[in-house]
Amino acid sequence: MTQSVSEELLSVSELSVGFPTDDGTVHAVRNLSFSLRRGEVLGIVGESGSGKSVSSMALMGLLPKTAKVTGSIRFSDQEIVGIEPRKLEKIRGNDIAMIFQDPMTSLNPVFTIGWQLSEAYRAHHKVPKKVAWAKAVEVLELVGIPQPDRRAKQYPHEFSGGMRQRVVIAMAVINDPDLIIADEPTTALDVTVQAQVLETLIRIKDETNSGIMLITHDLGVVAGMVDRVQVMYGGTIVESGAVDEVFETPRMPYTVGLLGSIPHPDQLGQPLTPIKGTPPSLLNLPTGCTFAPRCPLAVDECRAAEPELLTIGGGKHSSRCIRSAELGSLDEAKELFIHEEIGNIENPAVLVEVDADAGTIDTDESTPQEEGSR
Ligand SMILES: Nc1ncnc2c1ncn2[C@@H]1O[C@H](COP(=O)(O)OP(=O)(O)OP(=O)(O)O)[C@@H](O)[C@H]1O
Repeated sequence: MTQSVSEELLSVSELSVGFPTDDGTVHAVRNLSFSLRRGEVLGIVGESGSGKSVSSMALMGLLPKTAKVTGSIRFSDQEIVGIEPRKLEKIRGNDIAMIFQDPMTSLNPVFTIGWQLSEAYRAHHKVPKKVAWAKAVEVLELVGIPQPDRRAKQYPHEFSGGMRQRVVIAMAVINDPDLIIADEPTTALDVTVQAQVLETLIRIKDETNSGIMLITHDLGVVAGMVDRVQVMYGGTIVESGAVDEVFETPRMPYTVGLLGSIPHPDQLGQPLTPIKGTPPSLLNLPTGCTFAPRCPLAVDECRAAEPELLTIGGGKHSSRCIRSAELGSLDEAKELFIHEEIGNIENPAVLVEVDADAGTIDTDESTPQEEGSR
């Protein structure tokens, strides 16, 4: 870790991923361009099927062989697209680590936690088993597992859900990766434990100066956790920018819809602003804006050609909407939606309360919730 905080870690340029099928090509990811710096947390949000996971799998080189990948993924000055599998294996788990939603996909039930962590370390470091075991205990302590010496000798089933996800984080960070990709890392956990696990992830990021890509369909998780947010729809980015700016003045009706489905504490009792309809088929994308069929503000021009992702006001906020300037503040934009009497959302993107202090939640290890389920 000799590089500076602001150094660019990852640069994705015009990345597209297609899956040929009997019915045609599934355009899972289309012309994706973004970058991530050290020390930065980038949130990627969007409904199911918007291409969040496929794009992260592309970064890890974990796509099936049938996938047609074009464009460029530069990670620490190395091109990932088309890289030799042997070279990629070295990067994966060492420089880039991934945390999945279900801890049991990353943990083997028949081996102790300490053994699994040690082996993950030994896969990238030629050290004696004793040294690797000591490293395993150290990293368990780092992620906030009490009595790490004793816990290292236990099996995954002896840990609560939250503690298990901390172990998965330990597994991801044991080789001190530069980039951590967390795909729905806390979806299976209840809200309090979610906040504790996310707080652990952010603390480790601060300590190691790594970058985090946090993939989620939950805007409540993104609030207070990420620096920048990127909203995906129909396989591509439809809005991106600093999280506060995107939340306060979203410039894409789809984002307004996502934000509208979060009940805010001082808006209880008021109607939500959900999005009617379903995401587009990635086999047969509409000609124009992919959100136009669901958008209350769509006009003929929206259906003629897909808008480009354009920056707004010369800043880093960008949106793929020709009517972005008309949206006003979030409240004004929601008003526009409410007046259009949008029906119920079919894929509820978010139905949790945004807790602006979520990142600072007390992480006392002895909370009855976690202890009780051990
Ligand atoms: N191997 C594959 N063959 C064909 N289509 C695929 C394959 N893998 C993914 N897809 C399609 O690519 C699209 C994007 O999927 P992806 O998993 O990236 O969405 P997502 O936004 O991560 O959704 P979720 O939140 O449900 O994981 C989906 O339509 C999916 O069906």
